Amino acid sequence: MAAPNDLAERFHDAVRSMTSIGYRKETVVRILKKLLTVYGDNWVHIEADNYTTLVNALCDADDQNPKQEGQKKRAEKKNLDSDHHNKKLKIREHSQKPKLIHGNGKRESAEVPRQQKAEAIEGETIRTQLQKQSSQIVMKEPKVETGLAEPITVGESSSALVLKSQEYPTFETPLAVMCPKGLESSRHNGHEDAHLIYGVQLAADKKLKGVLVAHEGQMANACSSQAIVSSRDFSTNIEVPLSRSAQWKLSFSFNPSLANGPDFHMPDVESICKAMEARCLTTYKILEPNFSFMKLLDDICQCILDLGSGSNEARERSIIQILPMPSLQSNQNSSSHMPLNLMRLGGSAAFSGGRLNNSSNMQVIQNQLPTSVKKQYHDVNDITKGEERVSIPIVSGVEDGVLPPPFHYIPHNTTLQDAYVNISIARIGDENCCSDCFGDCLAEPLPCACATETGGEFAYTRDGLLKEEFLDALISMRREPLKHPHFYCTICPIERMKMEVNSVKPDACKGHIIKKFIKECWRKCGCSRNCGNRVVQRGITRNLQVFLTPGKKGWGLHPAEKLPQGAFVCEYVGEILTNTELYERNNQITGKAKHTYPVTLDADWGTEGVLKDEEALCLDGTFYGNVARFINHRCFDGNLIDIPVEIETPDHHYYHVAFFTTREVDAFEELTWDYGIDFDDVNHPVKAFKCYCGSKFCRDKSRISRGSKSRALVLH
Ligand SMILES: C[S@@+](CC[C@H](N)C(=O)[O-])C[C@H]1O[C@@H](n2cnc3c(N)ncnc32)[C@H](O)[C@@H]1O
Repeated sequence: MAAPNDLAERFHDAVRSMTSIGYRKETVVRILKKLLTVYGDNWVHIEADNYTTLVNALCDADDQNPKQEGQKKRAEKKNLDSDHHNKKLKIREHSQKPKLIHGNGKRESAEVPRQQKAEAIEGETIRTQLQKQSSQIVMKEPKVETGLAEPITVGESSSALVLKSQEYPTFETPLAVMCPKGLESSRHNGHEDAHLIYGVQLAADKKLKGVLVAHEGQMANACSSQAIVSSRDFSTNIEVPLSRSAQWKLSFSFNPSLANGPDFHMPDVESICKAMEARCLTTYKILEPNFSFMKLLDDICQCILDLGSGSNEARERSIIQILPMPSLQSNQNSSSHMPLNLMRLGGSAAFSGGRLNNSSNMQVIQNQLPTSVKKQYHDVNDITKGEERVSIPIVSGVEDGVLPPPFHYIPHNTTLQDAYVNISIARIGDENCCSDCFGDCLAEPLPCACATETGGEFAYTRDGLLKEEFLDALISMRREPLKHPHFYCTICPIERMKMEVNSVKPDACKGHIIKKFIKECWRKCGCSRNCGNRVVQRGITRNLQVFLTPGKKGWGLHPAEKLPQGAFVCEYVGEILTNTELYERNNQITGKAKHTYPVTLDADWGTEGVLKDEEALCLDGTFYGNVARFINHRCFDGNLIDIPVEIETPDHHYYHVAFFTTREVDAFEELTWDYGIDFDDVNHPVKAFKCYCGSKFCRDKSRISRGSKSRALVLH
């Protein structure tokens, strides 16, 4: 828990951030207090992704309850939706520009209709209007290839960058193209002061589209002084001007005369970004999934501008907004279809009724943005977004404008980068499958080879529940661990990490309980998909709901139906990380705290001797995960138990972690499991939270009243 001073500072910072983008202080304070209550003073949720949760709550609460903001607010309501939208986008623009999807190294870009993509590539005419002041980064093309429109150098600075689109906003790095000089005046449409610059997003699949469009489509007028200057021809410079008048530039240049080979061509910016992102991932171990090099550059520029100008005004002017502007096209008599975002750079242009007008502060583009267009991270009717066989709704909090923090819903584990997960049919020996079986293995008179792992008996009943004896044995292991055998690593990966993270001498291995595995039939087996020894791999079948806990634990999960004892509820799904990756992520991304609590896959570390880093794995559902990331911790007597399940790999470095009910669970009773936290381990790299589990066996001494403290130890 942060110190009081730290809390006050964080509160102040949050309020300042929100008021700087136009929210009223009293509204921010009200909503912030509410969120703090909901999240049990856990600032990590609130600060994540540049206060995305707070912005969402502000927007949503405001949308749903405009009365609270009084008469004036109601009068302004017409513009509020786009205003809120802009604010959200400002925040998201900084946190969600081109993302790197781990595992395949591809950028994740927002969906663009194929037609529009094609048109961009073909170079449909893009119309732009120019404006004088700019504080944004845009892309410009200093040279023009033969047969294409003449390039211009930037004369006046521009304050607006608008990407025209029929699509609603996506959240990509803004690029704009520089306007060919000759076309500039003819495109002004009589509004000399209003400068809109169209550009396209940095897309993953093609070349630098903005630049291509500008050339091939006889790019109309667009220019800015704040430009990343890049060339697709033989230029050897990339410049990032850092001031509106372009007197400061971050310049990357290549001197061919000093190079060994004559064949140097300045690569396009997208390639540079991709290469840098890969390098950041591998060399600098930046593991934040949304990391983007363009954002880094953008942040550098922003930082220099802020530090240099020292003024809030400058900061606000340079905030990027992304807005759709569907009507612009017709008003400009253009046949062009900008494929992507309509983007406006803060400053001075407002577009109203197809005409550009000057203004000087927060931009509101009137009549452009339908009130329903509001980027939502979660589908409240189904947080899985159709990834599971059942829909899992968010059933509370929504009415107060509160949603869980954003994450990517994935139904199956996915490796981040270094984890060694070798899934291959060839590795499954005959002793590890039942290739001679047919239909339902549980219907056969004798258990098949897949039951060997569980002592020659299947773990499941014909009803698909865990057998009672098996469940009891596992529950006893968790609740009375000292009564069960442990193994002790020679060099424990967790202790090794503590040493690296905290620079402390590693302790001896604290021991890992030897866990029982369930082994399910799989693809090399002869049985059918409906075989009774395939439960976890079939996924979630129970009706579940995400809800806001009434206490200080944030979001939780409960069933919408009564669950019998031994029922499979869900798997813990997340990114498969090595322990090193996890601890580096903890350090780099979220400081000392974490959104979710990772699960160490240590069930078989004992048989492995000294594990290599890529074999000591864990699951982290913080950024990519399933509903299990909402299940809260309860010391000892949770109604769920986590059980290792072998499915695709006979070795136990990697396995599935499945949750089964330890007893009958009532409909709408919160689901909980024991994370296995050692609340006394102050050196553990994953900082423990203050436990509000409510169990009479709670292990968190900071929470336990002196009287009940000893009760927690009874189970030992
Ligand atoms: C896996 S997440 C569970 C979902 C989480 N409540 C949420 O709102 O997203 C784990 C986090 O929930 C909170 N949490 C879980 N169990 C808790 C408990 N018993 N007491 C207090 N906070 C808890 C902690 O912030 C922890 O880091």
